[in-house]
Formats: sequence, C-alpha cells, structure tokens
Amino acid sequence: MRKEASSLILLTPSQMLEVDKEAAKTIPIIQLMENAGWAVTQEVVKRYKPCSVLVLCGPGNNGGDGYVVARLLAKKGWPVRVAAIGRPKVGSDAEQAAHRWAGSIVEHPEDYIEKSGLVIDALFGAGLSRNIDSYISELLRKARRVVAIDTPSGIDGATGKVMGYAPHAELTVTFFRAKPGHYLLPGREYMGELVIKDIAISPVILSQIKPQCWLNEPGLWSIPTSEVEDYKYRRGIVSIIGGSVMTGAARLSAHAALNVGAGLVHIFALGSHDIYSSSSACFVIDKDSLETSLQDSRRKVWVCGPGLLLGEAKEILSKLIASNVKIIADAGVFQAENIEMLKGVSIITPHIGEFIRVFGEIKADKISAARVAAQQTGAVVVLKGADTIIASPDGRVAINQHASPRLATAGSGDTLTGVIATLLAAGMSEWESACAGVWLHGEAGLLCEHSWPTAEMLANNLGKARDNA
Ligand SMILES: NC(=O)C1=CN([C@@H]2O[C@H](COP(=O)(O)OP(=O)(O)OC[C@H]3O[C@@H](n4cnc5c(N)ncnc54)[C@H](O)[C@@H]3O)[C@@H](O)[C@H]2O)[C@@H](O)CC1
Ligand SMILES: Nc1ncnc2c1ncn2[C@@H]1O[C@H](COP(=O)(O)OP(=O)(O)O)[C@@H](O)[C@H]1O
Ligand SMILES: [K+]
Repeated sequence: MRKEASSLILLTPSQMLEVDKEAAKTIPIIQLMENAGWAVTQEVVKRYKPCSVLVLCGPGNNGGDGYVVARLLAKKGWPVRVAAIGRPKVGSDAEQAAHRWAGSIVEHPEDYIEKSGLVIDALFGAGLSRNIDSYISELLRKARRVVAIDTPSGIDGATGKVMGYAPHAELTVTFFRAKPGHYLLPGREYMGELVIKDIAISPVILSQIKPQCWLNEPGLWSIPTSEVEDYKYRRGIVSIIGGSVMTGAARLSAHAALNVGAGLVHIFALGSHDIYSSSSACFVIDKDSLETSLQDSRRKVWVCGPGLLLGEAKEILSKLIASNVKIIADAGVFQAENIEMLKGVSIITPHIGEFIRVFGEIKADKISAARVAAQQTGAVVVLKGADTIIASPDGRVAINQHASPRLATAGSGDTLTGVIATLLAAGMSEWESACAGVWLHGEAGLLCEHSWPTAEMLANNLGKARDNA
C-alpha cells in the first residue's frame, strides 16, 4: 500500500529527543512511556507464547519503557524478572516507571539470561552516547531471543553503526517514526522484524523539526502514469553516450531506459556505430556530430559515463555541461578523481569505491559524506550499495532498503542510470528521479529473486517494476 510521505520520515535520535520535548508539552513523558511499554507488550504477546522473560533496563527512558513492559507482561501472568543495569536518576520519569514495578529485580542477570525464554532489551535507545562496555556486551551475548525496545542496544540510531556490540533482535519496536540507523547497514541487520508504533505523539510536531531524511518508498515520489494522449516526446527522450571500446554498458543503459518506458532512446557512439545499430532495432543511433545532436532542444537528458574511458568521459562531459542539458554521470566519469569536473551535472551515481576515489575516505558516516558531496557538486548524489543513499544539495536524504543482493551483477549500475534518466526525461525532478529510479531498480531485483539475474534480465523486469510503484 502506498504510504504517506510523512510516515516515511526518519528522525535522528537528537531530533527524536526534540520531538519528545515538544510532545511533553501536551502529554506527560510518563504517559508516553506507558504508551511505549504498552505498544511493545502488544507486539510481544502477538508473537510469543507466555515464557520466562528477563527485562534488561538501562538508566534512561529506554529503561523506563522496559519497566512498563515488565509490569504489563507480569499482569498477563508471564513470569518476569527485571535487571536494573544502572539506576534511573532520582526524580526522573524512568524512576517513576521503575517504582511501579513491584516484581523481582535480579542482582546477577548473568545467572538467568541464558535460561530466559525472551530477553527484552531496554538498555539504551536514543540516548546511546558511547560504546557498550564489556560487562553489558558479555551479558547480551548470552541472550537467546531478543526483543529490542526502540533499537537493539549498541546500534547508533543516526548511522546504523555498532557501538562496540549489539544483539541481533528478533523484533524491534520503535515509536512514532523510524530512525536512519534502523535502515542503514550494519544496523538494519540487527533489527529483526521492525515495527513502528504510534504512541499518541502528534505528527504536527514534525513541521517544527524540519526532517531531512526519508525511507525511499513510493509516496515519497510518484511516477507519471501512461496517459491516453501520450506520445513519445512526452514520455521523454534519453540520450546516451556510447563508449568506443566498452560498448555493453551504454547498451544496457539504453535497454533499461526503453524497458522502463522512455519514449525514445538515442545512442551517440564515440567509435563504430555498428555494434549499437545491430543490438536493438529500438535504439536510434546518432549520425550527426555531438554539437548538432545537442542542438535538438527535445533532447534534454543525457547519460555520460557507462563504458567510457577516462579521456572520453572528460571530453564529452565538458561539452554536455557547456550545453546546459541535464546529465546523469556514472562510471567512467569517476576515474578522474576530480570534483570540479562534476559541477553542472544533475545526478551522479557512484558506488562506494568510485565515491571514495572522487570525494575521499568517508570520515563520519555515509549520510553526511553523501550530503557534503551533493553540496560540493550541486548534483543529486546516489551513493550505491546495499543501503543506497540519495542526497540532494539542499540537504534532503533518502535511504533505500528496497533492493536485493541479486542486483550485485555486472552492468546492474548501467541499468540504473537508464532508469533514472528516463524518469528525469519524463519531467520528474532530479531528486525524485534519483529516488524513484533506485526503488524501481530495487524492485526489478526483487522480481528476479527466484533466479540469478543478469543485468539484461533486470532490465526486462523494469516495466513491471514501474507498474508496481
Ligand atoms: N522519544 C519519545 O518520544 C519517547 C522515548 N521513549 C524512550 O526513551 C528513550 C530515550 O531515552 P533517554 O534519552 O533517556 O536515553 P536512553 O534511555 O537511551 O539512554 C540514556 C542513558 O544511558 C546512558 N548511556 C548511554 N550510552 C551508554 C553506554 N554505552 N553505556 C552505559 N550507559 C550509557 C546515559 O548516560 C543515560 O543515562 C528512547 O529510546 C525510547 O525508548 C519512550 O519513553 C517514549 C517516548
Ligand atoms: N548486496 C546488494 N544489495 C542491494 N543492492 C545491491 C547490492 N549490491 C549491489 N547492489 C546494487 O547494484 C548496483 C550495482 O552498481 P555498480 O556497482 O555500478 O555495478 P556495475 O558497475 O557493474 O554496473 C547498484 O545500484 C547497487 O546499489
Ligand atoms: K534498546
């Protein structure tokens, strides 16, 4: 089902704390904590039969949620023990929640954890501020089945990094909106099933927070549908530079563009035309000079990079930039290790190796690095990988989890450029084309999960993928 863009918002832990403060103006935190604990309890009883439960409670509000879960599960007759790993601050909401827990508090959780049917991880959530220490990591290592409150303790909600150690949860219940760390790797691998629960925080608060990050799903964008009065120029023209030596990449890009619904695909071949002419009756092979082809004002979108040698990429890219067309730059363009060269490009699609070659090592995290690269170039950056990040120069970021490892095949990136170019040519904005293109590419991969697809097979599934968006 198509989601509302607002439900796709991802909040960093610090934004979530801001939400918390705002929400507290109308609903007391202790009530939000009760709601959070109730939400977790509901999800637990839905999935598990009554069993012995050990709730590991940390010193903050994450721990507070844990005390509520302990109380509610015990009320339902489940055998529950609580371990208080760090006492809540005097006068805090978590302390109030702890006072309401009348059951046992074990001093040595290590004596119980292996025997417990279920461990509720309520140690740290949004307030994780440093690496997990060895006592806690040794303890968590012994847990067999873990349900995490907000996030498995040790996962940085902003970046998905593991801070020393984190348990692999079977179920993670978070509140109001998910966080980037729920979807970024490696964090995503620790969540198990992720459930986002409404705890009566008003979405109106979001307008004050000004979120800048979304999960990449339909609803964040919408793709033009086919109309009765469609004609090929309205569907959009994609022009692709074909390399003189490596000719497969441009052909794959062109094949993808046609399959995802481009009205017309031109290939401007740098060497012999023959291979391009003979590979599909649907490609239009340019016979004119590049300058003449660029004078056709209907040809606004160009793909430059797949299969290009460094010299070819450099020369052609500068000509395209000077012509003010919209450019999707990939592959060959990134051999130059040159940020300046990319200024004037609309969208760049580097994989992590290419990204590092051009922009240098990623020092902080992938989101920040992609954002900086977008600002430096003025282009939308698609940082490809298993958790592709799409960053706009204006600071917006989308995280894509809608993909399959089956996409990791030669030429897969070339098909992606063809998809993005088609959406751009159909009139979508740079940001939306990049986000939607990455999703469609992922969907094509998911449609092939019964096989080991080649890039051509992926391209063949793009029309179906577009219909599914
Ligand atoms: N945001 C919201 O709207 C709501 C948040 N709630 C819960 O509140 C949590 C956030 O609460 P807090 O801000 O109190 O933060 P946490 O409870 O996540 O942790 C903060 C505490 O842990 C300590 N700490 C952090 N990292 C540590 C480490 N590696 N080793 C040892 N101690 C460490 C800090 O010193 C602090 O005492 C959320 O994760 C969520 O579970 C819920 O109570 C309901 C509402
Ligand atoms: N493990 C994975 N999970 C999901 N998507 C993947 C995975 N590995 C690669 N991909 C996707 O496949 C594409 C590979 O692109 P790229 O590395 O440029 O390949 P090529 O240069 O061979 O065309 C990217 O869109 C990337 O996001
Ligand atoms: K937790």
